[in-house]
Amino acid sequence: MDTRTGPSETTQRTLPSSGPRGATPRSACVVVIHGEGLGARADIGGARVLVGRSQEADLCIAHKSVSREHCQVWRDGDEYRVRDLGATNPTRVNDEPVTEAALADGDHVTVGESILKFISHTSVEANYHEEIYQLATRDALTDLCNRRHFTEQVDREIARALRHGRPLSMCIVDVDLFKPINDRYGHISGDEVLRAIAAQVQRHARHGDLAARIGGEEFAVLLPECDATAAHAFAERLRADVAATLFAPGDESQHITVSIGIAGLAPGRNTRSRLMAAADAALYRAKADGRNRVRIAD
Ligand SMILES: Nc1nc2c(ncn2[C@@H]2O[C@H](COP(=O)(O)OP(=O)(O)OP(=O)(O)O)[C@@H](O)[C@H]2O)c(=O)[nH]1
Repeated sequence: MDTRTGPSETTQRTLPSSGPRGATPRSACVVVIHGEGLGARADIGGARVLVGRSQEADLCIAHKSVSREHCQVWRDGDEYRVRDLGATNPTRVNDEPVTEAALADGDHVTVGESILKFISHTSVEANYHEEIYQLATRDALTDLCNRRHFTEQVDREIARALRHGRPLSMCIVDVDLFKPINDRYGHISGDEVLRAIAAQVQRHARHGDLAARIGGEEFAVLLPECDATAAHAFAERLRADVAATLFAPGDESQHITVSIGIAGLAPGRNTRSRLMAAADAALYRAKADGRNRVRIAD
């Protein structure tokens, strides 16, 4: 049973899994081209994009020169506009302080000590920034999110979940007895197995979930709006799917399994490090109990 419900929010929600990959270069966007947050981007779709230091901003720039809610950018008919939200360091467009202004392709929007560039949908430069963003946030082997991007998103989602009193769970997925596969068939075959399992992880993740490769043969999935019971159902489906798959490293058919540890956000477990540590401890129990198992943190 899916126990998740959608949050009701007025600003654009940049869902983790629909971040860089889901965004097409054709949509207008703002990209940080200088200072804190370099490379981060937010697409300007139907909803207003909030830029600020708040973890809940659509484009979060974690620097003291940036106000929690610094400015917002939105589409208004055929044009795009920016409005300062009473920031301590007023928003500037091409170095001029503004209360509200229309944006033209290539305009620079100064937010604290960071500079954003506005790129309209017609700009070929959007493709370049998209490429750079992909390189910075994806794992090259599996195309899942990389560890750095994952941890940033976890911080944001924890802040959001705590603020709105919503559930949030994390699963850590570790391939069982992977070393013998590498040793027997070589690293290239091992990589193919990792790619195949990563694809399964991604397939089972839903819109709004965030799947990442966080270590050699270790994956993580963050499940917003999902308590540990619902996360268990997800993890069990993934575990069973992997266990039922016939892999063929070195052209030898065989079954490979994964162990999964789960932790949900809880009063004493409300930071990234505590959540990850709890999911890790549950994973350790899954391994100790014989592997090919799902365990939930106490
Ligand atoms: N092919 C490949 N192997 C990797 C990569 N990163 C790590 N590994 C290998 O993954 C293996 C992990 O082995 P261990 O941590 O000992 O664990 P395990 O054999 O999976 O056993 P359990 O986790 O206890 O079930 C090591 O052999 C690493 O060399 C990678 O990117 N590609």
